[in-house]
Parts: sequence; C-alpha cells; structure tokens
Amino acid sequence: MKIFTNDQIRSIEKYTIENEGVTSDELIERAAAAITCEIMSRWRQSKNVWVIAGQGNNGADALAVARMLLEQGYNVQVLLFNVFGRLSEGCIHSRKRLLDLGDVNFTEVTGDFNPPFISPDALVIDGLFGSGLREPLTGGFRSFVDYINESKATIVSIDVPSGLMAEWNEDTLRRNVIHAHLTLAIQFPRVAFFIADNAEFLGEWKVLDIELSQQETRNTQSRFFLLEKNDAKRVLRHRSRFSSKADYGSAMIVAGSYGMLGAAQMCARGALRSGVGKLTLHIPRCGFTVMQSEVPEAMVQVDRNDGGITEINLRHKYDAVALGPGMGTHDLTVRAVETFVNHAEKPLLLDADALNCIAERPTILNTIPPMSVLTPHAGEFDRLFGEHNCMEARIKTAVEKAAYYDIIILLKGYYTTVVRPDGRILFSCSGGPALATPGSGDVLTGVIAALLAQGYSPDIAATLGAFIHGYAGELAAETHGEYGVLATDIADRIGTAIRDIMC
Ligand SMILES: NC(=O)C1=CN([C@@H]2O[C@H](COP(=O)(O)OP(=O)(O)OC[C@H]3O[C@@H](n4cnc5c(N)ncnc54)[C@H](O)[C@@H]3O)[C@@H](O)[C@H]2O)[C@@H](O)CC1
Ligand SMILES: [K+]
Repeated sequence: MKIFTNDQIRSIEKYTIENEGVTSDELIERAAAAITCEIMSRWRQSKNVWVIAGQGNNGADALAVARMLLEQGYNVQVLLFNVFGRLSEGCIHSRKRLLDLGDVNFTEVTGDFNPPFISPDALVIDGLFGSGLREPLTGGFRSFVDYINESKATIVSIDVPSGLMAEWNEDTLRRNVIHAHLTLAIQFPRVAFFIADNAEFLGEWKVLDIELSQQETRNTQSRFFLLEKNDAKRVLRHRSRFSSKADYGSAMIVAGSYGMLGAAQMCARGALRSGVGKLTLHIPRCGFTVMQSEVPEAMVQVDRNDGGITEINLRHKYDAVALGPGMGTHDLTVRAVETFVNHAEKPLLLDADALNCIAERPTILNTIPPMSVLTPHAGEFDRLFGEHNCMEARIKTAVEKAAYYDIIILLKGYYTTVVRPDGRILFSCSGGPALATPGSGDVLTGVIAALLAQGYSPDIAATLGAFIHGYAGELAAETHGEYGVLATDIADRIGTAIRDIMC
C-alpha cells in the first residue's frame, strides 16, 4: 500500500473533484458523515461534545460533524477560530449549514479570548488544523492546543492531530501538538503515523474512506509504502509439491561468543522455521556440543578460537550469509569481520555485533557489498552513524546512508522501517510490544537470512522478514501475553505465521 505525502493527497483530491463529478463540499460532507458515524459508534448522546474548528477545510469537516451530531441529539458546543478573517470556502459553507439549524451553541473567535472550561469527561473534536498546516503552531494556537491537552478530555482529531505535520516533525515541539486519543484520517494514513516519535499524538488511528479517485490513487507514485498482510501474501511464494531442500537455498550464519551462544541458536531457529533449505552455523569452538544438540537441523562449523569468532572463511558457496548475533566486539572479531566484508562479493546480512564491529572500524562501511541488509536497533544505528534524538532523524540519516553506501537499512521498532538505496521507505505493520524481548532481533536475522537464501531480493526479504517476524510475535502474544513472550516462542510461530499470511 502506498503512503502519500500531503501534496499528493491534495492532487488526488483535486483530480477527484475535477474528474469524478464531486464537489469539494460533497467531500467534506462525506468525511463528516464517516467521522460522525465513528463517533456515534463509540460515544452516546449523553457525552458533552466540544467541536474546535479552524479556518481551513479541517475546520469545515469539524463544523459539518457538529451539525450532524446535533441532528443526532448530541449536546454540542462549537468554537470556530477565525482570527485572520480568512475562512476557506468549505468552512464558510459548513458554518452556514450549521447555523441554519438555529439555536446552536456557537462561538466564533476573532481575537483574544478566554478559553472555556472543558471538563475531563467531555469529548473534544479537533478540527483546528489538518493537512494544510504549513509550519509548527505558534502564539495563541499553540497555547490553546496546550490548554486542550491539559483539559484531560477525550480528544478525537480529524485527519491529523492539530499541530502535527503530515510527514516530518523534527522541528515540531511536542507541547504544540494535540495529543489525540483517536485520530480519524481522511482516506489515507500519513507518513507521520508510522514514525514511533508521533505515537503519543495519534493515539489509536483509523482511516475513513471518502472515495477519492481510485484511478488517480493507482497512478500516483510514492516513495513510502506500508506492507500489510495482503502485500506479504502477494510476495510469498507457494512451494512446489515436487520441490526438495535444494530449491530453498543455503544460508550461513556467523554468530555467537562465549556466553552468547543463545543468540546463534535463536537466529538458527528463526532461519529453520522460515524454510531455509540448508543451514550452516559458524560459531566459536566452545559452542559445538550445545549447538549440535540444541539445533540438530543445522550443520556446525567451528572457529579455531574457543570463545569468539576470529576467522570467517566459507568452505562452500552460500545463497545468503548473515553475520552478527551475539558475536561480541573483541578486536579479533572486528578484524575477522573486516577481512570477511572486504572480500565479500554478494550482499550480506549484517546485524547486532557485526554492526558494532563496523562501528569500531567505520572504514568497513565502504567495503560492504551493494544491496547488503543492515538491521540495527536504535542503539546500534547510533553507534554506526552518530547520535540521533528521535526515530525520524534516524530515518532521514538512513535514507542518506542507504543511498551513499548502496545498502538497505532496516530500522527495528514498531513499524519496522526498511530504507532502500533509491530512497524508498517501507514500513511493516505487524508486531507489538511482545517483540521487545531478548533474542527477538536474532530471530529476525534468521528469518531474513532464510528468505535471502530462498531467492527473495534483499529489500523484499528485509520487509517481508520484518512482517513475518512481527506477525509471529503477535501469535506468540496470544498465548503468552505481551509480557511473557520469549524469542524462541516467536521463532516457533514463524511457520504458523507464514501459513496464516498465505491463506
Ligand atoms: N483529503 C481530502 O480529500 C479531503 C480533506 N478534507 C479536509 O481538509 C483538510 C485540509 O484542509 P486545508 O487545506 O484547508 O487545511 P487546514 O484545514 O489544515 O488549514 C489550513 C489553513 O491554516 C493556515 N495555516 C497553515 N499553517 C498555519 C500555522 N502554522 N499557523 C496558523 N495558520 C496556519 C493556512 O493558511 C490555511 O488557511 C484535511 O486535513 C481534511 O480534514 C475534507 O474536507 C474532505 C476532503
Ligand atoms: K485536526
């Protein structure tokens, strides 16, 4: 699914109006009807409702919602902010239709005003600013937004929480943004919805369909994508009845050190549950016995060193090679990673301590084969590319670095984000807090390694891997709850996750 920018949504809206015989006011009515319906399904008429409208069409939506709720018997008070004397045509039209009802509790703010008391049990419909916001809020708007947030009322934002830019918000101050409990997006979710930093503003979010042109939606190109279950289904290949393990590729996982062999095990388990045809592990000598007994499905090749990885040599050809889980960052390991990466020709999968080793010797970055996949969590990312104070900043740096080094960067988190060298950004929408458990990342590396081995392209393997892993985590949480999931539980549900996604 494509995620559009504000400008693109605006042109899809314009196209719809110009080519599909619908007026802007009708779109406002459609949006308002859908929002009203959603509100009615959640709150009864006894709820005290405040509708806050701004000067643009977000305000027009809000005024139309106020009218519809009044018609449904809700007790509604309306505040329209018209401080610049520049209401949009839609807003003027919605105001007229609202006031035509007669006897409406309506205040139009045109200058300084004392905000009314909003009780904590009220419902606030936030239609102050939507996608037309051009810069972070300042002055009176900023104070009013802060005031609403402090009221502790339940807030429903129309389209986007007022004050939040639809795409990038690094310069937006948190206090100046509505903290919604529910965000009802019109037709499309926004890029900002998929960036962890903004979760506190959005609350729960839902997209409401107002039937903008499907044709124009199809024709509009985007650099942002969301991978949902159906997309994952489309890319996952069915297996032939006549296939053998030789058809599903061979993977090599270089992992583990004394005290961290569990990482290698979980990674292996992730790969095996993801259908890899043949798996070899390169581990320190001390892990040989335990690995052979714990992961009997894998072949084990040991390092000459007892406690860590000091030499990575591939004795055979592999379709995928993953480096990192639990490897540590001993000098000898850093050197082994450097030598190996220097000589590698095919894309690699680099995770965890492989990334930490690279952070110790950043020149290795210049030698990473094109289309390699790096899977850092926030800490590993910052060690590699410098400190960042938010996820958005990391995504922007990832875009730059992915292009510069010709690599794919997967940033772990809710909405795991995969950044391609061509600037495309893919968000995976599965998962949840159950995935925040030790070893979870090692399992993900195993999944991606297995998909690479089976011939999925590196960007698809990364995004699909993140989706499957997240989905398996959701399944594990059904049994063990968000607190109780172990990484091995995730690994053991990967097969079921793939089956569910495919059916
Ligand atoms: N996408 C669609 O097809 C539809 C969108 N609709 C609604 O229309 C909204 C967009 O409407 P608009 O484009 O009128 O935009 P807004 O309603 O977000 O407001 C734009 C107004 O705010 C002013 N403004 C921008 N930044 C400001 C700032 N920092 N401080 C003070 N004033 C500022 C602008 O000058 C402009 O007058 C959407 O969010 C959605 O709610 C609906 O009406 C139905 C159709
Ligand atoms: K809003």
